[in-house]
Formats: sequence, structure tokens, C-alpha cells
Amino acid sequence: MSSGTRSMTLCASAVSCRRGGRTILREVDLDVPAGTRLAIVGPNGAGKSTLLRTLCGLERPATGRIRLAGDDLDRLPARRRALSIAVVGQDEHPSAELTVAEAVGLGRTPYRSAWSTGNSDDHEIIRSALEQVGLGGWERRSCMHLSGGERHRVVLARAIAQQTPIVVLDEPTNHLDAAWRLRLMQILDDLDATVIAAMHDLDLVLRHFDSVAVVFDGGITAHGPPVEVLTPDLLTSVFDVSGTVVSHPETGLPHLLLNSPITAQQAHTSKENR
Ligand SMILES: Nc1ncnc2c1ncn2[C@@H]1O[C@H](COP(=O)(O)OP(=O)(O)OP(=O)(O)O)[C@@H](O)[C@H]1O
Repeated sequence: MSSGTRSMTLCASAVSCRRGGRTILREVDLDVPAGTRLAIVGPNGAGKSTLLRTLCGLERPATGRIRLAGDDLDRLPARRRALSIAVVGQDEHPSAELTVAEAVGLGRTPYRSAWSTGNSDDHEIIRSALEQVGLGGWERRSCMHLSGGERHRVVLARAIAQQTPIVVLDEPTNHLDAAWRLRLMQILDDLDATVIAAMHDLDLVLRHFDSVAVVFDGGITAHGPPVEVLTPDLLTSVFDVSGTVVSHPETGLPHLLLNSPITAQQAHTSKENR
């Protein structure tokens, strides 16, 4: 971990979020120590994107504070924020008018002075970011003609090129095929950065994140190491599925076996018992 990464703890205290006149999250406390990997999970509509957007400063909390390395996030100048946090949004794709290099080069904007088009370091950083996402040599291609998965990888390369101590991603495995889902997780594992990601794939969460925060019922209902949090009871009461964590017979790593969605009656009983 670099010294810059080490000092960048992100801290939410008593944060409430409102969208469309409705309170989505109430009094959330969440510390993300520098250099750790946090997955945010929860059912559709629970408020994962809302929490992520608030944590990275794209939305202001209705109440409470977000602090980055001790400073109030909403008081940080835009440039300093862009040098601290890179964001890969849900279903975000690069503008069709840009070449791949231009789209990835947007990640270098906070480092440039006005009217600068980038220097040789920038070109090398862009080239290297494209290599990492398997698009080496694609600099001159138009973003207009990329597939969904390729566009997603360009946006990921932009975040890598931004070289921030914190990277925030909203459902980063969307649009990716089986191999690229695993490669993406490897890329995130290798980043010298704090990683915060909203995830639907709980199996990947088990092996690639230090901790998981479960967003449910207007708050964080559980938070801790994935193998401790993703218990059969929690899977039933929060996700309406039955499932269990098993060890891979060869690697010994934890994997999630999901059986079947539970019935509406079972879900009701489980919630009554919570
Ligand atoms: N701009 C908005 N105006 C009104 N309601 C909104 C707005 N954005 C989100 N919501 C509502 O806030 C709630 C939380 O949305 P959010 O996108 O944070 O959920 P999520 O957990 O990320 O869901 P998903 O897994 O489906 O992506 C949802 O009920 C959604 O309909």
C-alpha cells in the first residue's frame, strides 16, 4: 500500500439519504479503512447505489457527514476529490464520439492544466490501463463500435488511469462474460487502492472482499467479513434465497451454493422471526 493510500480512510457517520422525497437510508455509520475492499450488497432497490453515490460525493447526504482522511467530503475542491476517488457508475459507458484513448484519458484530467492534451506519461498510463483490461492496442478505435462488455472495460481503464487511492464501482461485473468477471476481480485485487463496490454476485464477494455491508430495510443490517456475514439465515431473510457457503474441493476457498428462491410464505415467516 502506498503512503497516499494509507491515509485515505473514508468515514460515514449518521448518514441519511433521501431520493424523490423518500428517505432511502437512515443514520448509516460506515468506516472504510484505507487499502481495504468493501462490498455493498442488498436486494434490488435497497439503496446500494444511493449509498455509493453518497460515499463518493456525487450525492449529498440529507443528514450526517462523509469524511475523507478527516476532511468533509462536500467541502473538498472538485480537483482534489477527483485525485482521491475514481467512480465507475452502473451501466456507465464512454461517449460514442471519443476514441478509446480519449475516453481513458479523461481519467488524467485532474492531473492536467487547462488546454493540455496530456504528456508522454499520460500516454503510457493510458496504454498500461488498456493492457490491464485486455484492450491493449485499441487506443484509436471509436467507442461507438464497442460491445457492452468492451465499453465497460474502457470505463474501468479510465478509473485505473485516474490512479486514485479510492476506487468506487457500482455493479462492476455487469455486462462481463464469465472469464472477464473473474479477471475483473483479479484486477481489483491487484489495485493499490481502497475498493468499494456494489455487488450482486455474492459468490465473488466471498473471495475478493475483506468485508461486506448488507443494505436492507433502510440501513446496514450486517457488516463484517463475508464468510461471517453471508450465513444461511441472512441469505433467507435479506435475499429470499436459501443457500450455504462450502469449501472448493481443490482450492479450499469459500463458494456460495444457492439452492432456490424461497416461497413468499417462507420469506414472510423468516422476516417475522428476524
Ligand atoms: N432519483 C430518484 N428519485 C426517486 N427515487 C429514486 C431515485 N433514485 C433511486 N430512487 C429509489 O431509491 C431506492 C434505492 O435505489 P438504489 O438505486 O440506490 O437501489 P439499489 O440497491 O442500487 O438497487 P439495484 O440493485 O436495483 O440497482 C429505489 O427504491 C429507487 O426506486
